Amino acid sequence: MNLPNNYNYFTRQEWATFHGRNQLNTVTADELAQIAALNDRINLEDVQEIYVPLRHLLHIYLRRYQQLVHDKADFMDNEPHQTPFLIGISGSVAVGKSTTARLLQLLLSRSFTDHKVQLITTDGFLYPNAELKRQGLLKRKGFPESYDMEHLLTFLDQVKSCKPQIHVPRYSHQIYDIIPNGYDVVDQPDILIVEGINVLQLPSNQQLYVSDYFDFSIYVDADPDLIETWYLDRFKVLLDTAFTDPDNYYYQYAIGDRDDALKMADKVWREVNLKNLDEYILPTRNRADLILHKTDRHLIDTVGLRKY
Ligand SMILES: Nc1ncnc2c1ncn2[C@@H]1O[C@H](COP(=O)(O)OP(=O)(O)OP(=O)(O)O)[C@@H](O)[C@H]1O
Ligand SMILES: CC(C)(CO)[C@@H](O)C(=O)NCCC(=O)O
Repeated sequence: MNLPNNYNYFTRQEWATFHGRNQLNTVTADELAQIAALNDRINLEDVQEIYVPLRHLLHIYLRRYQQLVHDKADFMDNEPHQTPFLIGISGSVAVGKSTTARLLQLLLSRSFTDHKVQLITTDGFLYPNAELKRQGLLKRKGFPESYDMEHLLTFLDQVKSCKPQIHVPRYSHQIYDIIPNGYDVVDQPDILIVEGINVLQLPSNQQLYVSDYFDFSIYVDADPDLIETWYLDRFKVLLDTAFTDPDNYYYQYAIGDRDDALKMADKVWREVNLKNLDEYILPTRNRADLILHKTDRHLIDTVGLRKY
């Protein structure tokens, strides 16, 4: 493991003791049931030992953030008004970002009942396939140029300005494209979780970075060989659920030779997603406030908390 040195690293056992002394330090049976329904393969020990301390840490950041918003308004002699707290979750394709994001959304909304916690993925800001094709970018899906970064920055700006009813386009893994006329609505949340390979990336102009908008950021990390197996496992699940549905992108592979389909997926992993990880995603890791490092079966073994 070659991790950046501007972090304090904790073993799972050490991290598990950082849950604080208040009412937030356990998960209820009801929460565990909801989490199991979310993804029945999640290791429930991770929830108690990793996510409960993380929730405690997020509470500290949130309190400090809200105090600062208040004090700054006071400084300018303004009335303080609500500004959403943004959490970014980054990492490779198929490392488990969306599962982590949904787990956090569930835990945060259950413990901060007076807070509205919403979640979106930056996949919705990919250009539609037709546009990617027009620009010759179909094989570059996920790379910086395949996203409408201006749109993403405008969206983040609108969220921070508390604009009501913001429409966000939706991406579907099943049709492998942006859903025509489909969208999510972000409506003045107190906390917004934004999950995507590019949340710690790239200026679209010289002045603003996507990462500037985040008040706390998490990088989900793992050995690329492991992520490759998770990518292929997910591909198999997509195949197994596709062959009754001719509209599904994976239908063509589901009804064909399985070994050929798996070879094709492995090639896509190496030539697209692994390349993207090496060139554009991994280099952003040391901007994250927190690194969650996973081993076999998605188990988190090390947590890094940025020192500076
Ligand atoms: N904690 C976990 N325990 C068990 N399986 C998991 C866990 N997290 C993710 N997975 C599995 O790993 C695969 C990838 O996870 P997920 O879809 O969340 O990744 P992602 O990083 O959001 O991917 P993408 O960038 O392609 O959207 C899925 O099959 C998911 O079910
Ligand atoms: C949509 C992204 C970019 C990120 O979630 C990814 O899942 C993807 O589709 N990558 C392109 C190569 C592939 O088909 O896996």
